Amino acid sequence: MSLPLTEEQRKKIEENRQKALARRAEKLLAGQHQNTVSGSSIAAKPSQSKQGPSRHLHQDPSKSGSHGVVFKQQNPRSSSDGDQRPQNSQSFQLSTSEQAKGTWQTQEEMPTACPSHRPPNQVTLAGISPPLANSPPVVSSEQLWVYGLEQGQIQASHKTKSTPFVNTTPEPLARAKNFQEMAASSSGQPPRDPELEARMARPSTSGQNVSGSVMPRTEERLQQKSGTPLHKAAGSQQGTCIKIGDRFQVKIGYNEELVAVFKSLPSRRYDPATKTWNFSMTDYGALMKAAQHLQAVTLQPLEGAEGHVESPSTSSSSRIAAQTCLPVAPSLAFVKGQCILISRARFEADISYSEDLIALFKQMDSRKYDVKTRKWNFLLEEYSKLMERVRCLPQVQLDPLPKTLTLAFAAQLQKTSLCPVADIPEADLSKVDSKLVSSLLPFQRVGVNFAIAKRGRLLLADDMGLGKTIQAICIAAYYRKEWPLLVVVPSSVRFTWEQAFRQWLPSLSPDHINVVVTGKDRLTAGLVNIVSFDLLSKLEKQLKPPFRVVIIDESHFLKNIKTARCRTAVPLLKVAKRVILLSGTPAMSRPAELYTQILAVRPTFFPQFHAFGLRYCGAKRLPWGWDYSGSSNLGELKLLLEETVMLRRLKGDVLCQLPAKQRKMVVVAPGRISARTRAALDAAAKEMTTKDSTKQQQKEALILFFNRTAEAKIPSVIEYILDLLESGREKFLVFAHHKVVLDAVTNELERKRVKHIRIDGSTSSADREDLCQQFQLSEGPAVAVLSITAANMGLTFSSADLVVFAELFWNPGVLMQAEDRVHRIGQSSSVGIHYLVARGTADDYLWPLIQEKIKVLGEAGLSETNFSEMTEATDYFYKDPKQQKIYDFFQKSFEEDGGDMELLEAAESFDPGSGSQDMGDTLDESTLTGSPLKRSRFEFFDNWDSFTSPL
Ligand SMILES: Nc1ncnc2c1ncn2[C@@H]1O[C@H](COP(=O)(O)OP(=O)(O)OP(=O)(O)O)[C@@H](O)[C@H]1O
Repeated sequence: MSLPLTEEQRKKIEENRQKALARRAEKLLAGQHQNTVSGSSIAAKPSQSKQGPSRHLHQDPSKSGSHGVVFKQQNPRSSSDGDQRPQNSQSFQLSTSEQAKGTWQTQEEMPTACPSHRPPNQVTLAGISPPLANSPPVVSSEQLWVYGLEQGQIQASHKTKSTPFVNTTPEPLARAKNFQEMAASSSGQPPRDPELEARMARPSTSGQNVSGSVMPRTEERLQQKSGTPLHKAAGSQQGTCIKIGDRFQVKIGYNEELVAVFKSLPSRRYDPATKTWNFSMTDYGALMKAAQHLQAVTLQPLEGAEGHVESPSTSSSSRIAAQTCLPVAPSLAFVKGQCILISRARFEADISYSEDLIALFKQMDSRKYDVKTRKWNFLLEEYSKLMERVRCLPQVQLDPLPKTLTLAFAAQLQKTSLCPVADIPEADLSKVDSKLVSSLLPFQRVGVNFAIAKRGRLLLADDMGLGKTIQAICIAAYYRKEWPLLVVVPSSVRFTWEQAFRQWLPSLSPDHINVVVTGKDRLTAGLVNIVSFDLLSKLEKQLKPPFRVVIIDESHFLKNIKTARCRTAVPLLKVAKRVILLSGTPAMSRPAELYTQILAVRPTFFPQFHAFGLRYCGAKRLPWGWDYSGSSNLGELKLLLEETVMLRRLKGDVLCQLPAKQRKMVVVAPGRISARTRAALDAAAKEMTTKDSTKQQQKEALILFFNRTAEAKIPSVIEYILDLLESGREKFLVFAHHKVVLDAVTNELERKRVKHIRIDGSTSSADREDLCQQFQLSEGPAVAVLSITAANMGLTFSSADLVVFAELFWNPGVLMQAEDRVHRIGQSSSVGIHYLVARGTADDYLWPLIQEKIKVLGEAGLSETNFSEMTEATDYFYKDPKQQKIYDFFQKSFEEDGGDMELLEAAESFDPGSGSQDMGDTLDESTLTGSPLKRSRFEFFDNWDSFTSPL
């Protein structure tokens, strides 16, 4: 038994069939000139025969011989010409048996909603003249085509009798439309009327001006193709010619026959931007003449154009029909389009002109016409009514809204006015730590409400620095009964998350927080389990039973379905009960990047990527497969996401709620310190507290401790900077103190080809200003690598809104000055300040020291800055008496006169030297060089806002 054809195979077969038919039709057109009348009862006048054999297009169908007729109403475009519309062809097939029954069928599925309605293209026995009905035509497709013309001509001549205004005959290019008329003709195959033809060739007495002058070659060819002028249907498509420079443009909706005419003109050009054709004036006469012969088209001529051919009786046929109350012939042009959501309340019909459709649109109470887009739009509550009625228009295919949308907006489809704005109820947070709840800023509280209204499955896409962490912790805490909780984060911020849980959830014992550091750790050891993306893939086996509540920080890390991290995370998220995705940049370059995140939050929305790709990624079929790298219907995608899964606020939206500066302590991974450096740090710490050490030895140990700290932090610092860039941070400052740190950062940026500048003690004053300007004016990702002591004053970097301190400095005044390179006049945003703090290093002492000093200054009214809020959880630093001793020693050393200078000099001159071996140890190769960080990672930092606000 043969397997049924797949949808894809069926499509392919249909496509090939259409292509073959198109080739055939083209051949036929080309062959018309060679066609001779064979046994025709039509006698051509000698004068006509002089114009060449192409005039003799008409054949007697009775002379034809083959069975099985396929007649295609085809869109005769070719990709090279660029078409106005997607292909929408209709095929009509007459099988031998059907011929016997005299029934013609369209191959295209016809609407079933209106059984009583018979589309004009569907010809039945009742409409066929008795001789034809009784003896079905036995003709080849070519012959049938000609036959159709003949019949159309016949009908036209009948019409000539019934109305004084019509005295034209059909022409070849109108074959498809005339087919209906052919069937409707009540006569058999009458001989062509030579008298009528002669009349048509002469200037008309009724004012019809058929040029008798010598025609240019193209015009002649077209006229030969076209035969004699044709009367226009009352509902013919209206178009105009517009002069543009030395060319003219034709403005009209899609008409396949007209497009065929366009393509035969040598000077044709297609403008994809305006979707219009334009031509040189040399083709004007030829085009107008050919257009006269198209029944379904009326082209308004160019004003004042010389030599154009006008046929008042044809060009004004619709006006005349209206005046004489003639029944308006339906437009036969096939139009195809789609519905698109344009707001929470309205949808738009994106479709080209159809008279019948416009008439239908005008029946809708909520209709609006947008003069800018030239499209109609309606309230969602009229959607079903409109679609039902559209189904009754056989020449119209208006694709509905995707099912996902109709489900998401089901309430508005019922009654739009019921939900004018999204209604988010206030969540009951009484079971969450009051410290956390009371700290939430108003917009953060809205975020938590939104998440709970969405039953804990959402993509929180707030701008960077708006406090997604505190919101996520609050949402997760609301579902605390369903814990253990899994938190998946970039490895550089694992400990920052640990800190955040300690800070915001005092009810959670620190022992219940498990930070997974190696592949040997247990993923389920805590109530809150924090793991990096990469370790998650390695620990996949431990994911059973699955977690019910999951937070994914920087969820755009999952944008590529092919990556191991994505393959591990998506199935986990699909089965989790609550999924909290966090990202300030969910898609950095294209909507396709959103797919996995949507799939993770709502697996049923677009289970197949192709459907999503077709609608929102401007999917294109290329010879080697589908290309989903584009974008389409972005406004609709934004509406869908905001209605169902995504909440995004920009900094500007909530600026009034934000502090001018938002400081953040980032605990960088201590695991990255190599064993050798660890040993050096420990030895230095011991030396500082050894009773027998001299003061000088202690000081040397302090300097060593400070220098080794710098060295130890390098891999984490670099990892953090790269993560920031990958997360879409565009411009930021990195302050460091040791030359070795500044060098490592700049080297890495160079390696990754990230734009950057560097200002340190060796930079001349003139260069400082230039570099500063360069940074200020640069577009896209850029990093300013600055020395804490050499670039903390006199420079303005207000085009950035983030400062990263790769190293700490004991003098808070210097830090504040450095912060203010960004936070100064010209800065319109809230500024983020990230202090990278490494455990087990000098930072353990420097950080509290800085806090202490600030506190003192604050109490004395000398500083407004208060670090304490963000560092509350850091009091664990020096509980050990040994640590207290070191802290005291630090304090004493830095307060002594000259202590600063000694350290500064030591830092300047610090060269790992023999430590270059140490460096090799310290710097994690995979972080610095081996990381497969592709160049493309930095190539597409498109602004997500341009995606979220496309309209
Ligand atoms: N309600 C709040 N009260 C006190 N501090 C807050 C509050 N909200 C945010 N912060 C602080 O603001 C800083 C930035 O917050 P957070 O790191 O959560 O932002 P984010 O949105 O995750 O940014 P990114 O996308 O850059 O990671 C942190 O130091 C955080 O503690």
